[in-house]
Amino acid sequence: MKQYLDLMRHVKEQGVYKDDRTGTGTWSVFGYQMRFDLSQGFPLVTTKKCHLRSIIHELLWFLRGETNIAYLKKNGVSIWDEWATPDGDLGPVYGKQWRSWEGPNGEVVDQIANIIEEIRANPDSRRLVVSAWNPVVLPDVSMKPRENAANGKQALPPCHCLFQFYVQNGKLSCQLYQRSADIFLGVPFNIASYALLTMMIAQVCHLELGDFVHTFGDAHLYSNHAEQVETQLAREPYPLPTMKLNPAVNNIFDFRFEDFELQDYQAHPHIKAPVAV
Ligand SMILES: Nc1nc(=O)c2c([nH]1)NC[C@@H]1CN(c3ccc(C(=O)N[C@@H](CCC(=O)O)C(=O)O)cc3)CN21
Ligand SMILES: O=c1ccn([C@H]2C[C@H](O)[C@@H](COP(=O)(O)O)O2)c(=O)[nH]1
Repeated sequence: MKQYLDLMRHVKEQGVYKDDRTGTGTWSVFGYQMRFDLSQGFPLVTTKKCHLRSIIHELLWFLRGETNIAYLKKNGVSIWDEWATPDGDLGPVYGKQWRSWEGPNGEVVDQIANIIEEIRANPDSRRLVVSAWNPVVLPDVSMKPRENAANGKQALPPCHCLFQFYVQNGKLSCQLYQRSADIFLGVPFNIASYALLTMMIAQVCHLELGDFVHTFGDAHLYSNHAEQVETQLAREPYPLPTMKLNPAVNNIFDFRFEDFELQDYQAHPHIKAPVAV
């Protein structure tokens, strides 16, 4: 995961200090790109132990179209707790926009089902785009995330907001545009999550693995992660692990937690860090 450490080093060295919504303060760079060849191993950060269980459950939760943290809680995942209402609601976040985007005439669009159909039928298409960015449901900036969720708006606007697939020589690639990126806590999750999603879609579309291209808007290091960043940059990465998907699954919505098996994950110890809310 040299690409990830290069990003971290770049923002540490070139980042400009900038205030942010959470009041924490960040070092920030605008615009950056990483590329991972998914046939060369599963891009899970090795310079700290990452909690893949949370990443898999979060992705399955998006794919189920859910926006209440009940499914996550049931599976012991707490990464969205700070933004949910007491009822566990986050408003119409990723799952809603991916699976049941509401159009102006009451029509409902399943962007994930559509994209898979389109990749199968028309792999050369240049329109294989999924967007979670829906201006109609963006939060009101004068309210807290929980208040927005209670009022039918998104608790947070999507960070990983638009992705596109591309097929060449029977290989599936995916590019993500992430408008805002917490490099220490969020980005290891985002890389692994989109790598998994690409693998799952490749399997159900009978394609080989291409690249995951990760493009950033505001890529930042929070000021209260400085020590953790130093620790991580002093570590040598290990070779990447391998991810095995249950080959019997041929419908994207049939994947279960048990269908994922991570092999040969060698990682440095976990590093704890506070999350900016
Ligand atoms: N400031 C901030 N950073 C984020 O990465 C982030 C948000 N806010 N808000 C919405 C979601 C929630 N995500 C999160 C939230 C917390 C962790 C986190 O605390 N990770 C720890 C513990 C992992 C676990 O409990 O499984 C870690 O060490 O990776 C990661 C991603 C990503 N997003
Ligand atoms: O998947 C995610 C979700 C969120 N983040 C980070 C990026 C920012 O640090 C915060 C969101 O705050 P905004 O003020 O809405 O930008 O969460 C992430 O890195 N990955």
